[in-house]
This record gives sequence, structure tokens and C-alpha cells, in this order.
Amino acid sequence: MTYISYNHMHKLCQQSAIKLREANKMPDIIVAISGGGLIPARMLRTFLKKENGGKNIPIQAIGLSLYEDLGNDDFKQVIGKQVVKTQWLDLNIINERFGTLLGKKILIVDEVDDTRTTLAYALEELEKEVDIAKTTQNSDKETEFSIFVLYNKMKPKKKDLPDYIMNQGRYIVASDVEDSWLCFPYDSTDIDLHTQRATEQGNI
Ligand SMILES: O=P(O)(O)OC[C@H]1O[C@H](OP(=O)(O)OP(=O)(O)O)[C@H](O)[C@@H]1O
Repeated sequence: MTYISYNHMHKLCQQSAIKLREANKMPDIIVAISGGGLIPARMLRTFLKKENGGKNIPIQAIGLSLYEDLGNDDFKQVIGKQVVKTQWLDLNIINERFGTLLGKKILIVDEVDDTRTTLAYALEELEKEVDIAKTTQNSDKETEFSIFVLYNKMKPKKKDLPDYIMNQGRYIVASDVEDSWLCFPYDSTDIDLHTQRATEQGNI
């Protein structure tokens, strides 16, 4: 098990904000995948603001949850894992506030890329929103998606991200980690013990 401290997440966000600016990937809008993506998104915003000349970058949240479908058939214990939307963008508010999604740089943020199922789903669904906006607004303006994760587990993935994400510097990872169980501080019921374990493992 790998114990992660708040400090570790915070410092990775600090380093990553610099990387994002240097790679010209400063977003117009952050889309955080709730729940785990909310925390790095907020930490990152602090440092992106610094890199962005003091201008805050808005965070929108989407809720995605991995749902293990156990099915009803006694012989099939686990059919597979699918993603369930628990919250989605309010496009009325986005359009009112930002004009449109089109032409924007959008950074999708999550805390961990495990099987990549959630990220692939998030991107696909957000791309659908862009396609709808292009049709309704009669525009061919592109929206530039990038993805930021704090921890990428180095393991075979169940889903792929498109080449335009992987090959154009649009998949930004703060830390590549071994495939072990990651214990995040917000899941802990004893934060002092948790932080002590994270410190012993050097994740501080
Ligand atoms: O790469 P994957 O295999 O798709 O897994 C990664 C996802 O799993 C966790 O979310 P979870 O569904 O557990 O919800 P939570 O963020 O609310 O804890 C995590 O926050 C990622 O979004």
C-alpha cells in the first residue's frame, strides 16, 4: 500500500503548474472529475493562478463513478466495470459565463489514472458536448482538451486515450507510480497516522 499525504499532492500540483505553463497548456477552464479530482483541481488552481499572471481559472465539476455491475445471474459474479454519471456540466451557466465551450482550452483533472476507464469516458462525453455545441452554434471552432492526473499507475490499461491526447503533450502526469493500492489522505480516519506512514514512505 502506498500512503499519500496532502503535502505530496500539493507539491506535485505546484510542480505541475509550472510544467503546464511551459508546455503552453494553461487552461481556460478546469473540469474536475468528482470526487477525487476536486482536491488536485483546487490545489492546482492556486499555482496556475500564479503562473497565469494572478488570474484565477474557473473549476467546473463533473461526477463520475466506477460502478461494478454484479448482474443478477448467479453464475456471473462480475460482468465488468462501467462509469456512471452522477453530475454533469451545466451548459446554460457555462455559456452564460464563458460564452461557449468552443475555442477554449479545457483541462480535465483527476487524482489517479488506474485502468483509464474514467478518463476515457470523461473525454468521450465532453467531446460529445463540443460536437453538439458546434452544431447548435454553427461553428467549426475546436476545443482543446488536455488531461492532468496526479498519479498514473503504470499498468496495462482497460481503455485508451486518443493519439491526439497522448502524442501531443496533452496527457500530463505529475507522478508515475507502481500498481499498488493508493491510500489518499481524505479517505483516512486517522490523518496523523496516515501522514506518519506517508512520511515513512517518502510521500510527503
Ligand atoms: O482509471 P480508473 O480505473 O477509471 O479509476 C480512476 C477513478 O477511480 C476513482 O474514482 P471513484 O469512481 O472511485 O470515485 P471517487 O473519485 O468519488 O472516489 C478516481 O477518483 C478516478 O476517477
